[in-house]
Amino acid sequence: MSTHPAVDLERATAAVRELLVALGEDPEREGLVDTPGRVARAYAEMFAGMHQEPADVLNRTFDVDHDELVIVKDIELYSTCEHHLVPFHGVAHVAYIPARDGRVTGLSKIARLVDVFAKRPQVQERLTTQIADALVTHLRAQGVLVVVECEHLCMSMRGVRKPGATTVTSAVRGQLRDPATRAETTSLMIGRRHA
Ligand SMILES: Nc1nc2c(ncn2[C@@H]2O[C@H](COP(=O)(O)OP(=O)(O)OP(=O)(O)O)[C@@H](O)[C@H]2O)c(=O)[nH]1
Ligand SMILES: [Zn+2]
Repeated sequence: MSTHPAVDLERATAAVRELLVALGEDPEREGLVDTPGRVARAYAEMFAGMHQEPADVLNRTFDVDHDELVIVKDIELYSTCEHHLVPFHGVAHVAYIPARDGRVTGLSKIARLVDVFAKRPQVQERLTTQIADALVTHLRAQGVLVVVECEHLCMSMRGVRKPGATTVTSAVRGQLRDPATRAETTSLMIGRRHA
């Protein structure tokens, strides 16, 4: 279980119980008795990134004297649409050109950074720009390209009901704005996945 002191679990539990009543359910019936507390804890986990700092994730760097492109692609992500509080999920591809001094971060930290921002009430555009901006601010990356591809369950299971529709967003910073570099990076990034 992953919770945080800033999450008022008691209040969230009462709110979920009240929601069940408003929907016409009986929160006392067997099967639902433990649901409000369970949902509260699940939300605390889904929104854990609200209480995490990107700087803490990126504060450990290694001097590998590499100031050329690094790409971590197909980073699976689950986030929550802030309009409907239902999931959107897919992948993030992150490319960056390290700082001039050649210091890089651990590869897993890129995936952790994605989660810091994904585990918040989000829209996909903001998720994408926050990842890019954090790499510039905290890693002093000379260039960044982030591409996020997701399916939004609020568009699949309700509303317009278009399962399979994919939303693609990108954010580009610094040297990767150069059209040729950006094109090359994009082709490396969203090229074929390994079978
Ligand atoms: N730009 C953007 N829109 C999103 C995202 N996630 C959900 N949405 C959209 O947020 C919009 C909210 O529109 P509203 O008209 O206020 O809400 P609604 O009546 O539930 O809309 P429908 O989903 O069309 O039924 C919808 O068009 C969603 O598709 C996102 O990450 N980015
Ligand atoms: Zn939505």
